[in-house]
Amino acid sequence: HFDHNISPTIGASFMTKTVPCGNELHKFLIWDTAGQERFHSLAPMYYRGSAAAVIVYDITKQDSFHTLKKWVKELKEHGPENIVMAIAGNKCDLSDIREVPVKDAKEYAESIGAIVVETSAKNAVNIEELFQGISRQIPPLDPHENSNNGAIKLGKQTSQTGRRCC
Ligand SMILES: Nc1nc2c(ncn2[C@@H]2O[C@H](COP(=O)(O)OP(=O)(O)OP(=O)(O)O)[C@@H](O)[C@H]2O)c(=O)[nH]1
Repeated sequence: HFDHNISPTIGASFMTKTVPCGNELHKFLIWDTAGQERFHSLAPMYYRGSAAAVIVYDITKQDSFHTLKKWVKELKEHGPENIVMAIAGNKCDLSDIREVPVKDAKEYAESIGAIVVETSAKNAVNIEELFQGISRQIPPLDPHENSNNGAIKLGKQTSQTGRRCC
């Protein structure tokens, strides 16, 4: 269900999503952090300890692509060392009024080793593909690692077969 009249995120919101990947089901624990500048200082609480980050821009707003680059820089400087980065160019249903060429996003993503995909939250386009792409890149959890060491984590859960993803 897509709601056109949602209010901006205050602080952050939490959700989970289970993504099929090969013979496994990967459960994502997702923090959706607020985009507004006044909440910027809260972001490290959420990306610290995360396995992946999805950084979203609006393909109809060049400014949002510029802001995305600032987030990438921040994650590179202060985020977890091996964080998987994915860039989502949202609102691809509005490509007739796009300001950010696909080529620019692809070249930039390649330069930073990130996954890139254009999505439409409105029409549910490429959302599954985005999470499957991330699933394929997140290394399996170490079974010997103490998994209770942090509540804020974007990780994946493997099935009992223990087979590697995809
Ligand atoms: N056409 C179109 N509109 C969208 C799409 N995704 C979001 N919107 C609209 O864009 C506006 C902003 O969406 P949000 O989801 O609040 O954006 P946000 O970046 O999460 O904002 P914060 O909550 O402040 O972080 C809303 O009016 C949405 O209805 C999309 O894929 N297509």
